[in-house]
Amino acid sequence: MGAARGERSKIRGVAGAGGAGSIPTAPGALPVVGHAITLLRDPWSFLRSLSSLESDLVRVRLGPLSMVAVCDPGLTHQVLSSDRVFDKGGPIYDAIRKMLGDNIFTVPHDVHRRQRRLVQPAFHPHRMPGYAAAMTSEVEAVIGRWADGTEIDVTQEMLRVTTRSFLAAMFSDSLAPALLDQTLDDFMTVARGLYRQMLWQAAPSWLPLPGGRRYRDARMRLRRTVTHIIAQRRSSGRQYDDLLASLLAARDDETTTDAGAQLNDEEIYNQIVVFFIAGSETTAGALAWALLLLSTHGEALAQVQEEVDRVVTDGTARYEQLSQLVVTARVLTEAMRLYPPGWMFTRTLAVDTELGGHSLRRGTNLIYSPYLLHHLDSQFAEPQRFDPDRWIEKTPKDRGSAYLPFGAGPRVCPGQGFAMTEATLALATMIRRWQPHVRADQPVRSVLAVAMRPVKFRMRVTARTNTTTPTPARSDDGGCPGRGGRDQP
Ligand code: HEM
Repeated sequence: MGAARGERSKIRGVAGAGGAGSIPTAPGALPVVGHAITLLRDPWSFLRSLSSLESDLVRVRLGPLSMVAVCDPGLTHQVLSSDRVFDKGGPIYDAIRKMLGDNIFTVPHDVHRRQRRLVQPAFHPHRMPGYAAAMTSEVEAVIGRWADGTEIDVTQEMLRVTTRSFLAAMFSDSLAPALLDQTLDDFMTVARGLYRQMLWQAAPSWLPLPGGRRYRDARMRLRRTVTHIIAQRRSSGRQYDDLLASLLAARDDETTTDAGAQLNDEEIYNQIVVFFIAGSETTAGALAWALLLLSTHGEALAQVQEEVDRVVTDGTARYEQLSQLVVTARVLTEAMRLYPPGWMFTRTLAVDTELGGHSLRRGTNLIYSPYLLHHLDSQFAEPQRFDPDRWIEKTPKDRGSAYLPFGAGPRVCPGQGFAMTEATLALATMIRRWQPHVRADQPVRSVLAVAMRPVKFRMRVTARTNTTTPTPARSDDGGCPGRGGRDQP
């Protein structure tokens, strides 16, 4: 980015003069609401338009909030690696904390490291085979219900896969079957409530947060269920090998007080809720986009089918086969480039600082957007094109901060391995067993929510047999069927 950055500094002219006023404002701000309506109406075009301003930083106004969007991978790297300076905080995180309590996702830097040390072991690679076993049986259960030749609601089905897999990996068999559906429903209600409250965050703090009875009941029931399971685990001598066991066993050697060296029940509950919210819709979104892209790109589909027919011999992809599922993984990597489930995040400046030649004041709110970075044509040839082969020569690591579906730095997603394991095994199993068909005229739109995912995306599935020679679906270089839907990239 060096040369390009130099040119941009000249455009700004006053870089380094210490004035936040030298940062250009995105065009199209309306009185009072600023860019909020444009962002809500068509977030993807809006984010792409920011990079076309040829400035590393762009000012954006969302109602009363003035924010600075970081449009350069190098500067994004700087922001994400120094969380002491570019901390979590600001109105969105405050709203999540108000609702979910302190948890690893929202806490500021000064208390984050202890939580991270206590949570990280739950995602250690040596734990993945155990989680993968739970995931594969849930994948089998969900796709085993599909009937030959029928239509499925892809997003709902993927959500079913990821939420059920999450509960199985988190609680093993501690959730009685009768309680499982209710608990799943409660988690979903709480997640939806969180999104509503995030949108509400600009309202005055004395206004009661929206929720409603259903939300409050779900929250109370969920807390009771999880607290009960934790109490049972603490009193029984039985050994478990799940996410909850790992959270209960975690000890932080760097914390000197006995109370702080372990997660207490309240902290464990808060982490579990945030894992569910951070991990379920995101992974479901990645899977839904991957299926959508494969069903409209026959050549890529044929390559994945060739791979899974060769590797997945008994019809269900297993953990031991992951290293051979390279084409499947490339498709997911590319789907998350085009449609990163976590599409925009914020940071707040903890101190006055300098970024890209601009002096920024303490309290300034910054935006970083994986979606924006993933569509920079300086980083990706034909960025709108679905091309899994672009990952043959360059791995995600080689792309540095231009490819950040899981964030980076000390706040990088701890669930990355979990999510990739789950998504790769699920996609391989689905493609091994089912042929996807989508109507070319089906309008597909993404929804503006916690995670970017398609809505109302229906797909017909037909059973594949062991010897099926893949029939490539329509192949073109566009993105989705029905391109041009309002919210579509
Ligand atoms: C495809 C799936 C996923 C995507 C795209 C994704 C994306 C991300 C991103 C971009 C961040 C960084 C946010 C920021 O910089 O503010 C993040 C953080 C986080 N993710 Fe994920 N995630 C996924 C799956 C998961 C799963 C499965 C879990 C847990 C089971 C999880 C738990 C978390 C947590 C706890 C954090 C906060 C980490 C911290 O602040 O230390 N994520 N995720």
